[in-house]
Amino acid sequence: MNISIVTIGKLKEKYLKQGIDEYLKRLSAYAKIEVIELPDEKAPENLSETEMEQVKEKEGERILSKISDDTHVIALAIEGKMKSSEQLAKDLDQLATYGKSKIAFVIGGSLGLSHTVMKRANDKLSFSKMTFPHQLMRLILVEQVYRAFRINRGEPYHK
Ligand SMILES: C[S@@+](CC[C@H](N)C(=O)[O-])C[C@H]1O[C@@H](n2cnc3c(N)ncnc32)[C@H](O)[C@@H]1O
Repeated sequence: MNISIVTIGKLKEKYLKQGIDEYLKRLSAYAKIEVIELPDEKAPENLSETEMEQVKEKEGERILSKISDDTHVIALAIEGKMKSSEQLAKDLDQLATYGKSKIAFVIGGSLGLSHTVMKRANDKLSFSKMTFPHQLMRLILVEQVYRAFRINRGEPYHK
């Protein structure tokens, strides 16, 4: 399985980078995984609704330019569907069974994901109703994807 994590905005915090690198290393035993980090648009506090949409659309174009037509896209969004770790594991297993070998998880920038990206997404995944910063979201995501592979292999994992 080829998994890409397409994100807007730089990973700056060293403590998060260390955690993410650790899970990416562990995950490499189960799948080919790459992180595509794309630049964010400047988004000052005083933007109008229209300007905020424009920022998201520009970032969205960058995201979609990195995703091929045959990729199954899972957009991370607060308003998406909440799942258990076991359900995510099952979903990834089923995608593999149905020959979907390319999966892209997409994490938005400070304003979230554009309508265009949300329309392209095959699934919308929520990790809770709370808002996480995109850098922390990346760490949580790689841990959950790692957990999913461990579950699917029947390998021991802390509950
Ligand atoms: C700082 S958040 C953006 C917040 C923005 N106001 C919104 O409503 O999307 C940055 C990105 O992290 C991801 N994210 C943050 N919290 C999330 C959650 N609870 N579930 C799923 N994704 C989340 C989303 O991809 C979001 O676009």
